[in-house]
This record gives sequence, C-alpha cells and structure tokens, in this order.
Amino acid sequence: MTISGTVNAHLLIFPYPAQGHMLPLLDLTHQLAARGLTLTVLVTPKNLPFLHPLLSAHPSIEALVFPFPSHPAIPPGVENVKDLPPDSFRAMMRSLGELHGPLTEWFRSHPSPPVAIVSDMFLGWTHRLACELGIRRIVFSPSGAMALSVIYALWRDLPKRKNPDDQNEIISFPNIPSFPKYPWWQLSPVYRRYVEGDPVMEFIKDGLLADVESWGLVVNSFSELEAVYLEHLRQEMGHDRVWAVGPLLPHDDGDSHGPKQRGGSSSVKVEDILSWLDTCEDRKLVYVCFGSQALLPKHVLDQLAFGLEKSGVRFIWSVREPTTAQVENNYGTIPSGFEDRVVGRGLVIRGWAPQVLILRHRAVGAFLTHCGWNSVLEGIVAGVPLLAWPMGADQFANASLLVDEMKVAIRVGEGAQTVPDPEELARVLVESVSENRVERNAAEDLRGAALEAIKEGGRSEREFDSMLRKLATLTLQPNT
Ligand SMILES: O=c1ccn([C@@H]2O[C@H](COP(=O)(O)OP(=O)(O)O[C@H]3O[C@H](CO)[C@@H](O)[C@H](O)[C@H]3O)[C@@H](O)[C@H]2O)c(=O)[nH]1
Repeated sequence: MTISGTVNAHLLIFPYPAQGHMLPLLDLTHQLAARGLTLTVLVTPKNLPFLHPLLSAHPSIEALVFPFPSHPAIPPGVENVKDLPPDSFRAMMRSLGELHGPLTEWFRSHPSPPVAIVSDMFLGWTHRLACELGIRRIVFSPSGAMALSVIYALWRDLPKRKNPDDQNEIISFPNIPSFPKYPWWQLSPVYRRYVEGDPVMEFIKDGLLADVESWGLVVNSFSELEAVYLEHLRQEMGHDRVWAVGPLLPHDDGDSHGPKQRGGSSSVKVEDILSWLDTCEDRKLVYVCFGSQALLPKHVLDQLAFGLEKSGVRFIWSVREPTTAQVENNYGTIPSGFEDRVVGRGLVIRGWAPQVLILRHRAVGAFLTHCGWNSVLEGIVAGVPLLAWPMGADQFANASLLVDEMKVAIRVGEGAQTVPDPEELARVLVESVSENRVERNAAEDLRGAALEAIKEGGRSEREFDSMLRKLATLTLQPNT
C-alpha cells in the first residue's frame, strides 16, 4: 500500500559538508519536499549555494544558516571537505559538533519546531541533541549497508592488531553476513587513527555509536543489492526502522540545474562534453573518476595515464587537481604532453565534471571508479561494468560487494599499494568495453533491478512510503 497525498511533519535536514554526503541527502530532500513535508535544511554560509537547485525547485524549504564553527585545522573561509586535504574528516566532524548550542536555541525558540532531525551518519551527536529536545533522529547513510555494517562493527568492537606494525594483518568481521575480512590498511583511515582517550577520537566514536542507537536509519541502497546487510543493520539497531530508499536519483529540473549543475558547475562547458560524446560510438568509452575527495599519488596517476594512453580506448577522465603544497607532498597532476598524445580520443576534465550526465550518455561503456558509494550507484543506474580501484574510506568494502558478490565489477587496483602495470591496465580497459565481458550482462541486470526498485510500487518506493507513514505519526515528546 502506498500513502497518497502529502505528509504533515516538520523535519530538520542536516547534511555533512562533503560532496559525497551532501548530494544524496539533498536528493532525498527533493523527494521529501515533493511529498509536502515542511523542511528546514541546516548549512553554513559557504555551503548555501549547493542548496540553490533545491530551494528554487521547492521555495517552501527554509535554509537555516549558522556561522561555521572555526577549527585550528580548517583554514578560515573553508567549510566543505572538498576544499580540505584528504584526511580532514575528523576536524570537520569535530567542528560541526559546536553547532549543538545554536541548534538547541533555534529549536527552543521556534513556534513549530521539527519533530525529527535527518542528519548524516557523521553527525552522530545530533542523536543526543534529539533526545534532549524530545524529538527523533534519523541517520542518513550515503554509504551502502555492507560498508556501514563494517563501520559500525569497527567502532563497537574496536579490533586491534596483534602486531601493531603489520599493515597487512587481517581483520575479520564474523558477525556480518558474508564474513568480510580486510587487511588493516584497507580499514577506514579515521578508525585506524583511533587512540583511546583522545578527546576528538572519543567524540567521533560516540557519534558513530549514537548512530546505532538512533530512532531510524535511511540508506541510499536497495534491497536487491544489499538485502542481507540491510537485515543485519535492522538486527544491530534492534528495530525495523531501517529504510533502503535508493538508488536516489538526482533531481532533474531543466537546463540550469539538475545533473548539469550537480555539486557545482562543470569545469568544461557541458555542451562541449555532450557534443563530443555524441561523436563517439555506443558503449565504447571509459569514464574515469575517483570522486570528490581522493587525490592520486604521483606514481598512481602516472601509471593510470600511461595505461589510458597505451589502451587506445576513448575516455573522459575527471581529475581532482592538487594544490602546489599537495604536489610537493607527491600528489600527481596530468603528465605534460599527455593530452596532446591522446588528442581526439581522450578528454581530461580538471576539477568538476557533470558525472551523472556523462554516465547517462549512450557512448559510455565502462566506469573506472574508486568505488565511492554514489559513484557505485550512478554506475549501476548507467548499467555499465565498473572497473574497481578503491582508494580508502568504505571503498574496499564496496569493491568486494561489487566484484565478489554482484560480479558487476573487475578489480583493477587497490589503493596506492596495488597499482596495475600500464600494459595490464590497457588490456583491462580495452576488454571492459568489449561485447563479451560477463560483467556487462550482470551490470545490465542490476540496472534493471535498481530501476525496478525505485519505480512506482517498487521496493525502495515502498520503503520510502513506510518511512513517511512513521514520520506522519511523530509528535514532540513530553520533555520539550
Ligand atoms: O567531477 C566530479 C566528481 C564527483 N562528482 C559527484 O560527486 C559524488 C562523489 O561521491 P562518491 O562517488 O561517493 O565519492 P566521494 O566523493 O569520494 O565520497 C565519499 O562519500 C561516500 C559516501 O559515504 C563514500 O562512499 C566515499 O568512499 C567517500 O570518499 C558523486 O555523486 C559524483 O557524481 C561529480 O559530479 N563530478
């Protein structure tokens, strides 16, 4: 049964300011707004522009803008992880915790305050705040259910190595379906830096444990992809308010917004990219991107460039450019002369690419990805095989799901440690766009399942409705 019409509840939406976290939560917010909920979205000033497509599509949404709480590791004027070095998640998580006071004040003076906070998994402290205010907190997970299961197991069980110098020691997760195991170096870098008693690390640990205690969890995933892990999370949380509502699709709203502007303006004119793609054969081009955070070490970037050059395949490569200081720290930039050597068949986009738009084009036949969860879902919706080269965070878990379980991906590399030889990489690139790859059929099937899940009456849509039904029953608790 679907619920029809609008739902009358006020929610506070609180995204974590990293592109891979904010974009899918704003996609969810579009869907909530379309069902008539009253929504307030909390951002700091520099992140307000990311709300513009949402606010212009739904003028009833209110933006709540709080000054960014300063932090010694975050330069003044920077308020989004995309403008920070790759290991800045801890500082950002800690600094946003300072919004507890202003948020409490805002809530207490609001004539009709929200009945629930929907906040990113990295804002676990909002669960305690919600308890103090007598409202509910729903965790938003931009990561998949398998990866989230691993993250929660890490912070609950705090596994340690027998030999603290052994980066390759295997850490097992026997309570998670499929019993995943990873060498130490592939675990979340935030967790690997955990030091008992360190105030920032304890704050982060408390936040992630508070996620598990929260009233609800909404995951950008779908049952056909991760049923066993979603069920595992229901057991971990001790209730069934775990809703898989994905894959969340970007809101299309014409020429100026939607996928063309998703996460920011494209560094190369969108029309130029599309008209070049139009000249390409169907499903023969490889799209290459490592997400909004990762910077590639020089030796990795050079080998990748060499592999692309040798392969002869058509490609678009979206590359995050390092700063001068990062180049001095050995992060790579596009080798000189590379673009001349691949002219006509390779397009390099330095900065920001309209990824979803590119992946939707008929010319794309494979996606070389770091396996950030949004890229994974976008690749699945495009129905193309993935070439998996996880770099960090939850990406090793995502890669094992895609390669070993779903068989829609081919493992190409592992971080900066396992870098394919350019000859080998070139061979895989060529094969990835050939008709005969088994992964191609599996990717098409999974695309079908993803689209089935989000169509009217599909499983994800039903879970979204079930979440709305629960939200519609919420009221402020007596202690407010
Ligand atoms: O040039 C670009 C680069 C990225 N994107 C978009 O930015 C998002 C990137 O998200 P994702 O693919 O998940 O990668 P990260 O930015 O690396 O995301 C972080 O957040 C994800 C969700 O928790 C995790 O799965 C990742 O490991 C973590 O690094 C996607 O929607 C992309 O379409 C663009 O539109 N253009």
